[in-house]
Amino acid sequence: MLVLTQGDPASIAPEITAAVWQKLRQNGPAFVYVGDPSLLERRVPVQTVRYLSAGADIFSHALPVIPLHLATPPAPGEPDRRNAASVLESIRLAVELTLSGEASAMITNPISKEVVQGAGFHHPGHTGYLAELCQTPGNEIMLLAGPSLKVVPITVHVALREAISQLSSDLIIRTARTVAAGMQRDFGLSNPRMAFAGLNPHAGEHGLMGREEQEIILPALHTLRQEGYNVSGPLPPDTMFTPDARAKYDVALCMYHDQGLIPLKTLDMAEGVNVTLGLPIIRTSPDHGTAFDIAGQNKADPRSLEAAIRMAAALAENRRKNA
Ligand SMILES: NC(=O)C1=CN([C@@H]2O[C@H](COP(=O)(O)OP(=O)(O)OC[C@H]3O[C@@H](n4cnc5c(N)ncnc54)[C@H](O)[C@@H]3O)[C@@H](O)[C@H]2O)C=CC1
Ligand SMILES: NCC(=O)COP(=O)(O)O
Repeated sequence: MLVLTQGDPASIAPEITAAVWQKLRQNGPAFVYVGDPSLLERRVPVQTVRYLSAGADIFSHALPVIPLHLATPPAPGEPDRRNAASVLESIRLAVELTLSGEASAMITNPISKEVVQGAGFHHPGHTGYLAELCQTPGNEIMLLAGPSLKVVPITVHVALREAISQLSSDLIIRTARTVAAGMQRDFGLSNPRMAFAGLNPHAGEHGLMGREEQEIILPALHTLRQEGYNVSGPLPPDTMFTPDARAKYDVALCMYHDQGLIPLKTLDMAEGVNVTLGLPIIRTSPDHGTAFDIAGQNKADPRSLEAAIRMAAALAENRRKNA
């Protein structure tokens, strides 16, 4: 059984959850939602459960819910910090259920970083929080996977200036090792082809336009090659996402968030999935955020959440086979 978190109650999370249940209820994969039932019950039939295992028999006719309670009724599109505690409790409980093995994987609905940070949360997103809850901080890696492309941002939710100062050969090497292990264990790629972006225009053009390629990226790739990894780069970032270039690698490791997420969302927004590697559990998520601007208007596209649920089930099955 899979477990799905509530996400921000004022976001598109309730409507995409209801839409995806309608799509999956006959043939699965089945999931149990951890959140306030009132967010869903005017859209779809809902049945509260105490245990995940009860969800299987219910899923075809009602959306099974482990109930949590909001502090205040949400208005779509108007995030409210008073509900941050229930957003975080849903994530905490889903991690607990997945770590214990009751759930084979967890999927997270989108949250507003600003709302939860305003309520005292000190992580820039789910990824670091999940690592803290799993007691494996420092090993977590964000992978975005779509039908056309897989990308990993090596630096993530920091200002661009800070991203450049965070880059180091050690960070690149550690990230690549975790990516390769995740590709092997969860995606069934025995020796994944990892392509590294340069940081600067033209990948620095031999130092003419920046020295990070020569001083940081190339030494890291040298070490990774010696360890037997299949690596290429640093590649000029402006051409490494063309169809021909993409055919030559399995995953692109990018130096900062938007270098990887712009091509991923341009090519695959509707079906992109965010996967956290380096955790003892499987976690996926849609690639988009809270979309407060369209919340409650039935305009939200549920396909990325559907893809996240399908991918969680597939990764759990791969992990079971590889165990
Ligand atoms: N996994 C997560 O919890 C994520 C959370 N966020 C958070 O979401 C909040 C808003 O971030 P933004 O950068 O504005 O990104 P966003 O993805 O929420 O919205 C960007 C644009 O895409 C549209 N959009 C997003 N999802 C859509 C869908 N399913 N169907 C149709 N249109 C859709 C929105 O309407 C908006 O115009 C921030 O607090 C951010 O931190 C962002 C990404 C992932
Ligand atoms: N840009 C990706 C994103 O914001 C997702 O972050 P997280 O909540 O998965 O850490």
